[in-house]
Amino acid sequence: MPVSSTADEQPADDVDGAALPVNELFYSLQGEGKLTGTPSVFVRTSGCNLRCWFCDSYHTSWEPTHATMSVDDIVEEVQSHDDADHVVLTGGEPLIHDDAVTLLEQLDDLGYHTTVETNGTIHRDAPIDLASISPKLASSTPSPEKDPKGDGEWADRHEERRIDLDALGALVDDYNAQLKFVVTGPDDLPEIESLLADVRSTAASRIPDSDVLLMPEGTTRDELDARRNEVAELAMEYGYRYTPRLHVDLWNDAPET
Ligand SMILES: C[S@@+](CC[C@H](N)C(=O)[O-])C[C@H]1O[C@@H](n2cnc3c(N)ncnc32)[C@H](O)[C@@H]1O
Ligand SMILES: Nc1nc2[nH]cc(C(=O)O)c2c(=O)[nH]1
Ligand code: SF4
Ligand SMILES: [Mg+2]
Repeated sequence: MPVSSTADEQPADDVDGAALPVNELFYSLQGEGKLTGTPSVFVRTSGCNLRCWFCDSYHTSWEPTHATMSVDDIVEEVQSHDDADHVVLTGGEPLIHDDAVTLLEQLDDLGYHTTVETNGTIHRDAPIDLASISPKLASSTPSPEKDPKGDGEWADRHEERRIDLDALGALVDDYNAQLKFVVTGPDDLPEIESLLADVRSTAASRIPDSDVLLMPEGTTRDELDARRNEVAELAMEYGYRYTPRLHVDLWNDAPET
């Protein structure tokens, strides 16, 4: 996928009609969550309203790059992967873009199963078969010591924006959902428990522990080797589900995987 210009929270603007800033579009196996192992086409939009220090998609958040693609062209490229019937819309934060809804509607009309990978701060009405929600914990905040780019300039904005209980409750109520937490260590668990209690009291629908997934933080095999067992044991201790990062196990940190 060629990249040409920058996108932060701006809509795509140089193509007529419905369009999105696309950072990459590729065919792979779903590497995370309940559908792990499912052949899927990934559409990765650029631009995010948060700045996790560990973001594994740096060129959609900290230094966003994209090519603007019409929704029609995106759909055509999705369809070129003949064997896929699952599409994963991710980012960046895909739901910052109005035309994410247009894309999801067209994919749904064509019979695709749609997963949206979202940080859970934005709710939109769209045909989403699986809302894969990854609420961001305090351990994601880019403090000056952890900032991959600057000196903590994003920390306050990230902290203010990272949890929106109304958006989380609406996503859980409106869609088949999974809550997928990036876990850096045992200190994250009290916050997960308390956030889950808050979402459970906000949402009308029941959230079983089997829809709560713990995913080890790490963008490389070496980082996951160092963390996955501890996170797996936390999943057993708390009764939540563990999810691997299968694409990292298979392909390490290669792009378009
Ligand atoms: C790049 S994000 C894009 C979607 C959305 N912005 C979000 O954060 O959910 C895709 C997935 O990767 C996860 N992720 C990002 N960086 C990670 C890391 N260093 N280790 C583990 N998971 C990570 C996110 O939590 C999310 O589940
Ligand atoms: N294979 C693969 N599976 C994924 N599941 C969620 C991903 C994402 O970046 O949102 C992702 C990804 O980047 N690659
Ligand atoms: S919310 Fe998602 S895309 Fe945005 S910075 Fe965090 S991990 Fe990256
Ligand atoms: Mg990814």
